[in-house]
Amino acid sequence: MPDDGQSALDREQEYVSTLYHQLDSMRKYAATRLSKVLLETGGTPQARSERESFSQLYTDDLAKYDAAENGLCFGRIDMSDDELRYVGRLGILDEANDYETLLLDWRAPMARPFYLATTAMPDGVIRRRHIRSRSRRVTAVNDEYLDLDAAQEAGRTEDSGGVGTESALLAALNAARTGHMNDIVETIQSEQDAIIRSDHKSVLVVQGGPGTGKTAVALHRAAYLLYTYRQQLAKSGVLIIGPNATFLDYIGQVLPSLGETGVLLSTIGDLYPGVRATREDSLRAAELKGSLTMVDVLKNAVRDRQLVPDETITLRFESYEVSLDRKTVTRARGRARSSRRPHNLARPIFVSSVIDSLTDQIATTIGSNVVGGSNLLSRDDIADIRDEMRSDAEVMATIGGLWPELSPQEVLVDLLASDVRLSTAAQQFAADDRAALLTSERRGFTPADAPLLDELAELLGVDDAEERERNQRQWRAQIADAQGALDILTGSAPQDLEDELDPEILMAYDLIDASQLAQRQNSGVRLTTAERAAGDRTWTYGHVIIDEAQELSEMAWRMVMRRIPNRWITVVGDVAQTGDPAGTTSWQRILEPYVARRWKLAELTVNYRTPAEIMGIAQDVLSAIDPAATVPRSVRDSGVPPWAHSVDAAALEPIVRDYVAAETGPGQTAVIVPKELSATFADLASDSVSVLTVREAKGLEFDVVFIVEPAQVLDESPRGRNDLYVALTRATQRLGVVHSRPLPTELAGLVDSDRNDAASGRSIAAGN
Ligand SMILES: Nc1ncnc2c1ncn2[C@@H]1O[C@H](COP(=O)(O)OP(=O)(O)OP(=O)(O)O)[C@@H](O)[C@H]1O
Repeated sequence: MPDDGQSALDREQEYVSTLYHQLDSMRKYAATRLSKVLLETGGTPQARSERESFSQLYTDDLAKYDAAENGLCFGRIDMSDDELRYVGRLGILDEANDYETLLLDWRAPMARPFYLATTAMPDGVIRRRHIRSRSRRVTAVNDEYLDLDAAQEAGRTEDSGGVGTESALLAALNAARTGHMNDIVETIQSEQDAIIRSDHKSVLVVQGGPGTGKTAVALHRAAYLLYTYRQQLAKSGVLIIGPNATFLDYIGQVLPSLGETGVLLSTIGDLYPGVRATREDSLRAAELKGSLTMVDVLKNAVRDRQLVPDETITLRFESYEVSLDRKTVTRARGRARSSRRPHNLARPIFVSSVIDSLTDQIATTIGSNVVGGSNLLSRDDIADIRDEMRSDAEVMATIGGLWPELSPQEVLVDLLASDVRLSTAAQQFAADDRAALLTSERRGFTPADAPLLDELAELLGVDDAEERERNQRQWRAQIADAQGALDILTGSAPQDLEDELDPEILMAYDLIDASQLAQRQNSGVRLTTAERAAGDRTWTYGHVIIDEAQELSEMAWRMVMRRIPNRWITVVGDVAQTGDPAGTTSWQRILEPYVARRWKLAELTVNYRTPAEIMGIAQDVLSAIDPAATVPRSVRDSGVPPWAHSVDAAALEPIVRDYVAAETGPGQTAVIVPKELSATFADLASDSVSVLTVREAKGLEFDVVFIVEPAQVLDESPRGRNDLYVALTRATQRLGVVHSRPLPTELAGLVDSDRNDAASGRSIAAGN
């Protein structure tokens, strides 16, 4: 299609309008179908369940169309064979025109050259065009020639017509932040694309410095995998783990904006069903709780609940006395333990063994043959005694107390609230450490408790024999009902059909049997995969993505690995940013127990967030952490050097307030403070200002960042330098440091600011 006199902008507007027209028709079709399905009532169980599937399908379609409304089409590639490919947020086919592709989903293989083609390797692309739009109006087009000669030959070098000179990437990077992360489908870079579309089916570790797009890549990978392996992943689901609730909120809109809603986002603290982390541990307690030693501590804690009485217990059973002595209980305990079943599942073995011993005692008393010879009671008599004993509340309560049925919550709470329990179960820890674990609080859990509860759930097991029996009874009844429904259908089949015509006409009962029908009715309780997964501790996901993975403790890794036995995991993080003392500084060390060396490393090397001036300072801090490490290369500079302002202790607070008040432009400001000062500045928070500790700021970004009292940030944690590194790398435009204590030597490169009035502070902050 050679270009005519029309400007590129006008032509793209015309094309994009056609696409929106198609989108509107698709939306209208889905909306009409949906309302029709919703209006239908009654019918067979099969018809009902089909209706539900359709209503879900149309609802999902509508959500997908809404998500694609903004920036529906953002690019085009002109191929050397004259083919034009438009790339956008979803695929659109022209039904009226032999299903010709009008728009390619960005995840489709045919769209890939849009992201990968370079002048060195054009991959058949002669021109790449970025199309920018606001609402449905095309505002700019931006061309890149990958093969200029071929483009000229094909008449594809027209003036793109009123385009901003800034590339699509720089425009995205320089835009003021909104407080929520945006998707990057329009400008995915080739090293990122390779990770997003990696077909590696085991653990893929994405290591990259701050701002290299790890989070963005992780989210786009989730969308890509759901698109490519839809069948497989729709049922099992995808789990994304992030460091804290603020972070999940920050990234929460990205997947819906890509039309994907079936992903579960969770922190480690909230991954154990039914428990929300509401308290915080001291750094030391979190470190201890995260260490592998806890596996043994918890084992001990469970064993300590399997009791042997100090003295013989005498029990009354009907008119007899029986005694429960240490030997009997020890033997029963030995049997139950050697079954190697989890505590609650081994419990029936313990109880049976004790009951057998007590039954023997009674049988010996009442059945003894005074003239010698064998016991006078028959096997049936003895079985009766055993059954009666099992229904004796007092006997059962006493036996049960020695090997109680336990929940993870009660074992953990009891352990952490008791000096005595800790000193027997956690002998591996020094007395100081045990004291750090001890808490008087019996309500609420901390994030580090969730992996412990999960571990305990494994050690305890759930005795669900009764529930299973109940479910099976219910299932059998459901099948019987379904069979009834099918029988009615069979009975009401037209009787006047000629026999030989029958095979031509398929009836419901030809297609489905009772168990399939019952299954469909079962799935009538419409929970999304993500909702079902969230409520089920033993759910295994199809894929798991862990962001800020360096923060996970060894215990947290165990919990996550239980949820992904196929080990298809994307691990995303930066071992130089580890702030949690229980976190990791080596991917190999943490992954070895699960996949040995079978994991693949992918690295991201370009920083899209932080300007070069700020990364210069971050480099000094990183060198102090690891002299061999280098920060990722920044794609842009801001022209504003980061600064430090030294003030008297008394002036610290008012000056910080002045700086923040002077930030009146668009975008987001963060005040990153040592934990101890959070309360002092908390009231500064507003829609455009966040007051955060480093831990809370992890993974986030802001146009302007003020760091308050960095020396204290350093002091507050054994990983203080890593924290400082994280704090420094949050800004997309400007950074200032306000301090009353001496500036840490790592920050000596900051430009000194001795001006201390708010107005001049602003002029420095704005770089004037
Ligand atoms: N290809 C891209 N196009 C546009 N923006 C991008 C691109 N890659 C990354 N960005 C932007 O760069 C910023 C940093 O990305 P992201 O938060 O994913 O980095 P990160 O590696 O997770 O950082 P950190 O380790 O500090 O948490 C985000 O605003 C992201 O949208």
